[in-house]
Amino acid sequence: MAGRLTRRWSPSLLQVLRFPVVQLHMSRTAMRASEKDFENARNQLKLLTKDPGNEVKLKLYALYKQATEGPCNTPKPSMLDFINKAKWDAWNALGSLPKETARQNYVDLVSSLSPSSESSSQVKPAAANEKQPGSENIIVTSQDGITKIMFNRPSKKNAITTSMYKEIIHALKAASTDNSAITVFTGNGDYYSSGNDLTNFTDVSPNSIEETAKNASILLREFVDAFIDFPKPLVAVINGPAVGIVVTLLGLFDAVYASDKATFHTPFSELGQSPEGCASYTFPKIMGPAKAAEMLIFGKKLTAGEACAQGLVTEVFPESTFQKEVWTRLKTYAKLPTNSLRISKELIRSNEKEKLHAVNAEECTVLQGRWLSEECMNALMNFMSRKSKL
Ligand SMILES: CCCCCCCCCC/C=C/CC(=O)SCCNC(=O)CCNC(=O)[C@H](O)C(C)(C)COP(=O)(O)OP(=O)(O)OC[C@H]1O[C@@H](n2cnc3c(N)ncnc32)[C@H](O)[C@@H]1OP(=O)(O)O
Repeated sequence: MAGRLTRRWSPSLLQVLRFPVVQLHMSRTAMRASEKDFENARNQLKLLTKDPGNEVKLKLYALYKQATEGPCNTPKPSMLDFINKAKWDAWNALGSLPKETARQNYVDLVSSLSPSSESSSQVKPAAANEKQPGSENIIVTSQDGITKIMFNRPSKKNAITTSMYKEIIHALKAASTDNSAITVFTGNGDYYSSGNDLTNFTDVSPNSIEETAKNASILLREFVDAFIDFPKPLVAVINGPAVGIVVTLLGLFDAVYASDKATFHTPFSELGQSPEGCASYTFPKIMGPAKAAEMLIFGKKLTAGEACAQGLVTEVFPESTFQKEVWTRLKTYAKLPTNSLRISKELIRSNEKEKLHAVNAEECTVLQGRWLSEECMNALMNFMSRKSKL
Protein backbone atom coordinates (compact mmCIF):
# COMPACT_ATOMS: atom_id res chain seq x y z
CA MET A 1 0.00 0.00 0.00
CA ALA A 2 2.77 2.42 0.86
CA GLY A 3 4.10 2.39 -2.71
CA ARG A 4 0.65 2.83 -4.16
CA LEU A 5 -0.18 5.70 -1.85
CA THR A 6 3.08 7.41 -2.78
CA ARG A 7 2.35 7.12 -6.47
CA ARG A 8 -1.22 8.33 -6.16
CA TRP A 9 -0.34 11.27 -3.95
CA SER A 10 2.97 12.23 -5.49
CA PRO A 11 1.84 15.50 -7.17
CA SER A 12 0.89 16.92 -3.80
CA LEU A 13 2.97 14.73 -1.52
CA LEU A 14 5.05 17.52 -0.08
CA GLN A 15 1.98 19.58 0.52
CA VAL A 16 0.24 16.63 2.14
CA LEU A 17 3.15 16.05 4.45
CA ARG A 18 3.43 19.71 5.25
CA PHE A 19 -0.28 19.81 6.10
CA PRO A 20 -1.24 16.41 7.45
CA VAL A 21 -4.80 17.22 8.39
CA VAL A 22 -8.05 16.98 6.53
CA GLN A 23 -10.50 19.81 6.01
CA LEU A 24 -13.59 19.39 8.06
CA HIS A 25 -16.72 21.32 7.38
CA MET A 26 -18.84 20.18 10.27
CA SER A 27 -19.15 22.45 13.25
CA ARG A 28 -19.43 20.92 16.72
CA THR A 29 -22.88 22.39 17.07
CA ALA A 30 -24.15 20.63 13.96
CA MET A 31 -24.66 17.42 15.94
CA ARG A 32 -26.29 19.08 18.95
CA ALA A 33 -30.03 19.78 19.20
CA SER A 34 -30.79 23.41 20.02
CA GLU A 35 -33.52 24.62 22.43
CA LYS A 36 -35.56 25.34 19.32
CA ASP A 37 -35.15 21.76 18.00
CA PHE A 38 -36.20 20.52 21.42
CA GLU A 39 -39.27 22.75 21.45
CA ASN A 40 -40.14 21.66 17.90
CA ALA A 41 -39.82 18.02 18.91
CA ARG A 42 -42.22 18.58 21.81
CA ASN A 43 -44.75 20.10 19.43
CA GLN A 44 -44.20 17.37 16.86
CA LEU A 45 -44.99 14.81 19.55
CA LYS A 46 -48.41 16.32 20.12
CA LEU A 47 -49.23 15.76 16.44
CA LEU A 48 -48.53 12.03 16.48
CA THR A 49 -51.54 10.06 15.32
CA LYS A 50 -50.29 6.63 16.39
CA ASP A 51 -49.66 5.68 20.03
CA PRO A 52 -45.94 4.84 20.19
CA GLY A 53 -46.46 2.35 23.03
CA ASN A 54 -45.51 2.41 26.70
CA GLU A 55 -41.86 1.58 26.28
CA VAL A 56 -41.26 4.52 23.93
CA LYS A 57 -43.40 6.82 26.06
CA LEU A 58 -41.26 5.96 29.09
CA LYS A 59 -38.12 6.71 27.11
CA LEU A 60 -39.54 10.04 26.01
CA TYR A 61 -40.48 10.88 29.57
CA ALA A 62 -37.02 9.96 30.87
CA LEU A 63 -35.18 11.90 28.17
CA TYR A 64 -37.40 14.93 28.71
CA LYS A 65 -36.75 14.94 32.46
CA GLN A 66 -33.02 14.40 31.94
CA ALA A 67 -32.84 17.18 29.34
CA THR A 68 -34.72 19.67 31.51
CA GLU A 69 -33.78 18.70 35.08
CA GLY A 70 -30.65 16.58 34.75
CA PRO A 71 -30.08 13.26 36.55
CA CYS A 72 -33.00 11.74 38.50
CA ASN A 73 -33.29 13.63 41.79
CA THR A 74 -36.58 12.49 43.31
CA PRO A 75 -37.19 9.74 45.89
CA LYS A 76 -37.93 6.30 44.50
CA PRO A 77 -41.73 5.65 44.48
CA SER A 78 -43.00 2.58 46.29
CA MET A 79 -43.14 -0.79 44.53
CA LEU A 80 -46.93 -0.58 44.41
CA ASP A 81 -47.00 2.79 42.70
CA PHE A 82 -46.48 1.03 39.38
CA ILE A 83 -46.73 3.92 36.96
CA ASN A 84 -44.59 6.39 38.87
CA LYS A 85 -42.11 3.64 39.67
CA ALA A 86 -41.77 2.78 35.94
CA LYS A 87 -41.25 6.46 35.12
CA TRP A 88 -38.72 6.87 37.91
CA ASP A 89 -36.84 3.72 36.76
CA ALA A 90 -36.67 5.00 33.19
CA TRP A 91 -35.35 8.40 34.27
CA ASN A 92 -32.96 6.93 36.81
CA ALA A 93 -31.59 4.52 34.18
CA LEU A 94 -30.19 7.50 32.26
CA GLY A 95 -27.71 8.03 35.09
CA SER A 96 -25.47 11.01 34.48
CA LEU A 97 -26.25 11.37 30.77
CA PRO A 98 -25.49 15.04 29.99
CA LYS A 99 -28.51 17.32 29.50
CA GLU A 100 -27.54 18.21 25.96
CA THR A 101 -27.15 14.53 24.98
CA ALA A 102 -30.57 13.80 26.45
CA ARG A 103 -32.00 16.71 24.48
CA GLN A 104 -30.44 15.39 21.26
CA ASN A 105 -31.67 11.85 21.97
CA TYR A 106 -35.17 13.18 22.65
CA VAL A 107 -35.18 15.04 19.33
CA ASP A 108 -33.86 11.94 17.51
CA LEU A 109 -36.46 9.70 19.12
CA VAL A 110 -39.35 12.01 18.28
CA SER A 111 -38.07 12.35 14.75
CA SER A 112 -37.94 8.54 14.41
CA LEU A 113 -41.63 8.40 15.38
CA SER A 114 -42.89 10.82 12.80
CA PRO A 115 -44.59 9.06 9.84
CA SER A 116 -42.04 10.30 7.30
CA SER A 117 -38.97 9.11 9.19
CA GLU A 118 -37.01 5.93 8.59
CA SER A 119 -37.08 3.05 11.04
CA SER A 120 -34.76 3.30 14.03
CA SER A 121 -32.53 0.65 12.51
CA GLN A 122 -31.43 3.01 9.77
CA VAL A 123 -29.01 5.91 9.93
CA LYS A 124 -31.41 8.84 9.98
CA PRO A 125 -31.29 11.40 7.19
CA ALA A 126 -29.59 14.70 7.91
CA ALA A 127 -31.60 17.90 8.17
CA ALA A 128 -32.52 19.47 4.85
CA ASN A 129 -29.77 22.09 5.01
CA GLU A 130 -27.13 19.60 6.09
CA LYS A 131 -25.28 17.45 3.59
CA GLN A 132 -26.22 13.85 4.23
CA PRO A 133 -23.09 11.75 4.50
CA GLY A 134 -22.93 8.74 2.17
CA SER A 135 -24.10 5.88 4.32
CA GLU A 136 -22.95 2.78 2.48
CA ASN A 137 -19.60 2.74 4.30
CA ILE A 138 -21.41 2.15 7.58
CA ILE A 139 -24.30 -0.31 7.61
CA VAL A 140 -26.64 -0.05 10.58
CA THR A 141 -29.20 -2.80 11.14
CA SER A 142 -31.41 -3.70 14.06
CA GLN A 143 -32.65 -7.22 14.71
CA ASP A 144 -33.19 -9.62 17.62
CA GLY A 145 -32.60 -6.83 20.14
CA ILE A 146 -29.19 -6.04 18.64
CA THR A 147 -28.23 -2.89 16.75
CA LYS A 148 -25.29 -3.77 14.54
CA ILE A 149 -22.97 -1.06 13.21
CA MET A 150 -20.77 -2.54 10.52
CA PHE A 151 -17.70 -0.94 8.90
CA ASN A 152 -18.33 -1.58 5.22
CA ARG A 153 -15.30 -0.59 3.12
CA PRO A 154 -13.76 -4.02 2.67
CA SER A 155 -11.71 -2.96 -0.38
CA LYS A 156 -9.95 -0.39 1.85
CA LYS A 157 -9.70 -2.71 4.87
CA ASN A 158 -12.56 -0.71 6.44
CA ALA A 159 -10.38 2.40 6.95
CA ILE A 160 -12.46 5.15 8.57
CA THR A 161 -13.07 8.28 6.51
CA THR A 162 -14.10 11.66 7.90
CA SER A 163 -17.73 11.10 6.91
CA MET A 164 -17.69 7.67 8.59
CA TYR A 165 -16.67 9.29 11.90
CA LYS A 166 -19.72 11.53 11.60
CA GLU A 167 -22.01 8.68 10.61
CA ILE A 168 -20.88 6.59 13.56
CA ILE A 169 -21.58 9.44 15.99
CA HIS A 170 -25.04 9.70 14.48
CA ALA A 171 -25.63 5.93 14.56
CA LEU A 172 -24.60 5.73 18.23
CA LYS A 173 -26.98 8.53 19.14
CA ALA A 174 -29.82 6.74 17.36
CA ALA A 175 -28.90 3.38 18.92
CA SER A 176 -28.89 4.86 22.42
CA THR A 177 -32.66 5.37 22.22
CA ASP A 178 -33.79 2.65 19.83
CA ASN A 179 -35.47 -0.53 21.01
CA SER A 180 -32.37 -2.70 20.99
CA ALA A 181 -30.78 -4.06 24.16
CA ILE A 182 -27.16 -4.05 22.99
CA THR A 183 -25.09 -2.44 20.26
CA VAL A 184 -22.42 -4.29 18.33
CA PHE A 185 -19.57 -3.07 16.11
CA THR A 186 -18.07 -5.37 13.49
CA GLY A 187 -16.34 -5.23 10.11
CA ASN A 188 -17.26 -6.54 6.68
CA GLY A 189 -14.60 -8.59 4.89
CA ASP A 190 -11.23 -9.79 6.15
CA TYR A 191 -10.43 -6.77 8.37
CA TYR A 192 -12.23 -5.36 11.38
CA SER A 193 -10.74 -1.97 10.41
CA SER A 194 -7.36 -0.54 9.47
CA GLY A 195 -8.13 2.56 11.56
CA ASN A 196 -8.02 6.15 10.47
CA ASP A 197 -8.07 6.45 6.67
CA LEU A 198 -4.67 7.85 5.80
CA THR A 199 -6.16 9.79 2.95
CA ASN A 200 -7.95 11.88 5.59
CA PHE A 201 -4.59 13.62 5.83
CA THR A 202 -4.69 14.88 2.24
CA ASP A 203 -6.65 17.62 0.56
CA VAL A 204 -5.74 20.35 2.95
CA SER A 205 -5.53 23.95 1.99
CA PRO A 206 -2.16 25.39 3.08
CA ASN A 207 -3.90 28.44 4.52
CA SER A 208 -6.09 26.51 6.87
CA ILE A 209 -3.77 23.95 8.38
CA GLU A 210 -4.20 25.08 11.98
CA GLU A 211 -7.92 25.45 11.69
CA THR A 212 -8.35 22.03 10.09
CA ALA A 213 -6.20 20.41 12.79
CA LYS A 214 -8.42 22.08 15.34
CA ASN A 215 -11.59 20.89 13.59
CA ALA A 216 -10.19 17.35 13.34
CA SER A 217 -9.47 17.41 17.04
CA ILE A 218 -13.04 18.58 17.76
CA LEU A 219 -14.49 15.80 15.60
CA LEU A 220 -12.29 13.17 17.23
CA ARG A 221 -13.31 14.40 20.67
CA GLU A 222 -16.99 14.24 19.79
CA PHE A 223 -16.51 10.78 18.25
CA VAL A 224 -14.85 9.36 21.38
CA ASP A 225 -17.35 11.15 23.66
CA ALA A 226 -20.14 9.26 21.88
CA PHE A 227 -18.55 5.98 23.02
CA ILE A 228 -17.92 7.22 26.58
CA ASP A 229 -21.55 8.30 26.96
CA PHE A 230 -23.15 5.33 25.22
CA PRO A 231 -25.69 4.00 27.74
CA LYS A 232 -26.22 0.41 26.57
CA PRO A 233 -23.81 -2.54 26.54
CA LEU A 234 -21.36 -2.04 23.70
CA VAL A 235 -19.81 -5.13 22.13
CA ALA A 236 -17.06 -5.49 19.50
CA VAL A 237 -17.09 -8.52 17.22
CA ILE A 238 -13.53 -8.43 15.90
CA ASN A 239 -13.61 -10.42 12.67
CA GLY A 240 -10.00 -9.69 11.58
CA PRO A 241 -7.02 -7.37 12.10
CA ALA A 242 -7.70 -4.09 13.91
CA VAL A 243 -5.41 -1.06 13.70
CA GLY A 244 -5.19 2.33 15.43
CA ILE A 245 -8.30 4.04 16.72
CA VAL A 246 -10.54 0.95 16.49
CA VAL A 247 -8.16 -0.76 18.93
CA THR A 248 -7.85 2.10 21.40
CA LEU A 249 -11.64 2.43 21.59
CA LEU A 250 -11.92 -1.16 22.84
CA GLY A 251 -11.18 0.03 26.37
CA LEU A 252 -14.60 1.72 26.26
CA PHE A 253 -16.44 -1.46 25.16
CA ASP A 254 -18.20 -3.81 27.57
CA ALA A 255 -17.26 -7.03 25.76
CA VAL A 256 -14.79 -7.80 22.96
CA TYR A 257 -15.09 -11.10 21.07
CA ALA A 258 -12.34 -11.90 18.60
CA SER A 259 -11.69 -14.41 15.85
CA ASP A 260 -8.33 -16.13 16.25
CA LYS A 261 -7.23 -14.43 13.01
CA ALA A 262 -7.65 -10.96 14.56
CA THR A 263 -4.64 -8.87 15.55
CA PHE A 264 -4.43 -5.63 17.55
CA HIS A 265 -1.99 -2.92 16.52
CA THR A 266 -1.53 0.73 17.55
CA PRO A 267 1.41 2.08 15.49
CA PHE A 268 1.21 5.66 16.81
CA SER A 269 4.92 6.32 17.26
CA GLU A 270 5.61 5.02 13.76
CA LEU A 271 3.15 7.62 12.51
CA GLY A 272 4.50 10.40 14.76
CA GLN A 273 1.18 10.48 16.58
CA SER A 274 -0.05 9.65 20.07
CA PRO A 275 -2.80 7.52 21.62
CA GLU A 276 -6.47 8.46 21.43
CA GLY A 277 -9.78 6.81 22.37
CA CYS A 278 -8.86 7.18 26.09
CA ALA A 279 -6.31 4.36 25.69
CA SER A 280 -3.67 6.36 27.59
CA TYR A 281 -5.92 5.79 30.62
CA THR A 282 -7.84 2.58 29.87
CA PHE A 283 -4.96 0.42 28.58
CA PRO A 284 -2.70 0.78 31.66
CA LYS A 285 -5.75 0.02 33.81
CA ILE A 286 -6.66 -3.03 31.74
CA MET A 287 -3.23 -4.58 31.15
CA GLY A 288 -0.86 -2.74 33.47
CA PRO A 289 1.52 0.07 32.48
CA ALA A 290 4.31 -2.13 31.12
CA LYS A 291 2.15 -4.01 28.61
CA ALA A 292 0.25 -0.82 27.73
CA ALA A 293 3.53 0.95 26.99
CA GLU A 294 4.64 -1.85 24.68
CA MET A 295 1.48 -1.42 22.63
CA LEU A 296 0.94 2.35 22.78
CA ILE A 297 4.53 3.61 22.78
CA PHE A 298 6.41 0.90 20.89
CA GLY A 299 3.56 -0.27 18.65
CA LYS A 300 3.77 -3.97 19.48
CA LYS A 301 1.12 -5.91 17.55
CA LEU A 302 -0.80 -8.46 19.66
CA THR A 303 -2.42 -11.68 18.47
CA ALA A 304 -6.00 -12.30 19.60
CA GLY A 305 -4.73 -14.77 22.19
CA GLU A 306 -2.25 -12.22 23.58
CA ALA A 307 -4.89 -9.48 23.67
CA CYS A 308 -7.16 -11.86 25.57
CA ALA A 309 -4.39 -12.70 28.04
CA GLN A 310 -3.90 -8.94 28.60
CA GLY A 311 -7.61 -8.42 29.29
CA LEU A 312 -8.32 -6.31 26.20
CA VAL A 313 -10.33 -9.14 24.61
CA THR A 314 -13.08 -11.03 26.43
CA GLU A 315 -12.85 -14.30 24.52
CA VAL A 316 -11.25 -15.71 21.37
CA PHE A 317 -13.04 -18.13 19.02
CA PRO A 318 -11.72 -20.27 16.16
CA GLU A 319 -12.35 -18.51 12.86
CA SER A 320 -14.35 -21.51 11.57
CA THR A 321 -17.06 -21.14 14.25
CA PHE A 322 -16.56 -17.48 15.23
CA GLN A 323 -19.64 -15.90 13.62
CA LYS A 324 -22.04 -18.66 14.64
CA GLU A 325 -20.88 -18.88 18.25
CA VAL A 326 -20.68 -15.15 18.86
CA TRP A 327 -24.03 -14.18 17.35
CA THR A 328 -25.81 -17.04 19.12
CA ARG A 329 -24.42 -15.78 22.40
CA LEU A 330 -25.25 -12.15 21.67
CA LYS A 331 -28.84 -13.02 20.76
CA THR A 332 -29.20 -14.69 24.15
CA TYR A 333 -27.72 -11.68 25.94
CA ALA A 334 -30.02 -9.33 24.03
CA LYS A 335 -33.05 -11.08 25.54
CA LEU A 336 -32.05 -10.01 29.06
CA PRO A 337 -34.14 -7.19 30.60
CA THR A 338 -33.09 -4.01 28.82
CA ASN A 339 -33.25 -1.66 31.80
CA SER A 340 -31.26 -4.02 33.95
CA LEU A 341 -28.52 -4.17 31.30
CA ARG A 342 -28.34 -0.39 31.16
CA ILE A 343 -28.36 0.04 34.91
CA SER A 344 -25.59 -2.49 35.44
CA LYS A 345 -23.49 -0.81 32.77
CA GLU A 346 -24.14 2.54 34.39
CA LEU A 347 -22.99 1.18 37.76
CA ILE A 348 -19.79 -0.20 36.26
CA ARG A 349 -18.94 2.88 34.19
CA SER A 350 -20.42 5.97 35.82
CA ASN A 351 -17.58 6.62 38.27
CA GLU A 352 -15.16 6.77 35.36
CA LYS A 353 -17.10 9.01 33.00
CA GLU A 354 -15.83 12.35 34.17
CA LYS A 355 -12.25 11.10 34.12
CA LEU A 356 -12.70 9.61 30.64
CA HIS A 357 -14.04 12.89 29.25
CA ALA A 358 -11.04 14.70 30.69
CA VAL A 359 -8.62 12.13 29.24
CA ASN A 360 -10.33 12.36 25.87
CA ALA A 361 -10.04 16.15 25.85
CA GLU A 362 -6.36 15.96 26.75
CA GLU A 363 -5.56 13.29 24.13
CA CYS A 364 -7.28 15.33 21.41
CA THR A 365 -5.37 18.47 22.34
CA VAL A 366 -2.08 16.56 22.25
CA LEU A 367 -2.96 14.97 18.89
CA GLN A 368 -3.82 18.36 17.44
CA GLY A 369 -0.25 19.39 18.21
CA ARG A 370 1.11 16.11 16.82
CA TRP A 371 -0.64 16.60 13.46
CA LEU A 372 1.14 19.94 13.12
CA SER A 373 4.54 18.58 14.16
CA GLU A 374 7.57 17.99 11.97
CA GLU A 375 7.82 14.48 13.45
CA CYS A 376 4.35 13.53 12.27
CA MET A 377 5.08 14.89 8.80
CA ASN A 378 8.35 12.96 8.60
CA ALA A 379 6.77 9.79 9.96
CA LEU A 380 4.00 9.98 7.38
CA MET A 381 6.53 10.55 4.62
CA ASN A 382 8.55 7.55 5.79
CA PHE A 383 5.44 5.42 6.02
CA MET A 384 4.13 6.39 2.61
CA SER A 385 7.41 6.07 0.76
CA ARG A 386 8.54 2.73 2.15
CA LYS A 387 7.51 -0.51 0.48
CA SER A 388 6.70 -2.50 3.62
CA LYS A 389 3.39 -2.33 5.40
CA LEU A 390 2.53 -2.32 9.07
C1 LIG B 1 -6.51 14.83 10.37
C2 LIG B 1 -7.62 14.16 9.73
C3 LIG B 1 -8.81 14.09 10.60
C4 LIG B 1 -9.89 13.15 10.20
C5 LIG B 1 -10.96 13.11 11.16
C6 LIG B 1 -10.67 12.71 12.57
C7 LIG B 1 -9.29 12.21 12.82
C8 LIG B 1 -9.24 11.13 13.76
C9 LIG B 1 -7.84 10.55 13.80
C10 LIG B 1 -7.79 9.47 14.75
C11 LIG B 1 -6.45 8.83 14.70
C12 LIG B 1 -6.35 7.53 14.54
C13 LIG B 1 -5.01 6.87 14.51
C14 LIG B 1 -5.02 5.62 13.71
O1 LIG B 1 -6.03 5.01 13.44
S1 LIG B 1 -3.46 5.11 13.25
C15 LIG B 1 -3.73 3.76 12.13
C16 LIG B 1 -3.78 4.21 10.70
N1 LIG B 1 -3.79 3.03 9.85
C17 LIG B 1 -2.71 2.58 9.23
O2 LIG B 1 -1.64 3.13 9.37
C18 LIG B 1 -2.91 1.38 8.33
C19 LIG B 1 -2.33 1.60 6.94
N2 LIG B 1 -2.55 0.42 6.11
C20 LIG B 1 -1.66 -0.61 5.99
O3 LIG B 1 -0.61 -0.62 6.59
C21 LIG B 1 -2.04 -1.76 5.12
O4 LIG B 1 -2.98 -1.31 4.17
C22 LIG B 1 -2.65 -2.92 5.90
C23 LIG B 1 -3.78 -2.44 6.81
C24 LIG B 1 -1.56 -3.60 6.74
C25 LIG B 1 -3.25 -3.98 4.93
O5 LIG B 1 -2.25 -4.41 4.01
P1 LIG B 1 -2.67 -5.37 2.78
O6 LIG B 1 -1.45 -5.65 1.97
O7 LIG B 1 -3.40 -6.54 3.27
O8 LIG B 1 -3.70 -4.50 1.93
P2 LIG B 1 -3.42 -3.16 1.10
O9 LIG B 1 -2.35 -2.37 1.72
O10 LIG B 1 -3.25 -3.54 -0.34
O11 LIG B 1 -4.79 -2.39 1.31
C26 LIG B 1 -5.92 -2.55 0.44
C27 LIG B 1 -6.43 -1.18 0.08
O12 LIG B 1 -6.86 -0.54 1.29
C28 LIG B 1 -6.21 0.74 1.44
N3 LIG B 1 -6.00 1.00 2.86
C29 LIG B 1 -5.77 0.12 3.83
N4 LIG B 1 -5.67 0.74 5.00
C30 LIG B 1 -5.82 2.05 4.78
C31 LIG B 1 -5.82 3.20 5.62
N5 LIG B 1 -5.69 3.14 6.93
N6 LIG B 1 -6.03 4.38 5.03
C32 LIG B 1 -6.20 4.50 3.71
N7 LIG B 1 -6.22 3.43 2.84
C33 LIG B 1 -6.03 2.22 3.40
C34 LIG B 1 -4.91 0.55 0.67
O13 LIG B 1 -4.42 1.81 0.29
C35 LIG B 1 -5.37 -0.28 -0.49
O14 LIG B 1 -6.01 0.59 -1.39
P3 LIG B 1 -5.78 0.46 -2.98
O15 LIG B 1 -6.21 -0.91 -3.33
O16 LIG B 1 -6.59 1.54 -3.57
O17 LIG B 1 -4.30 0.67 -3.17
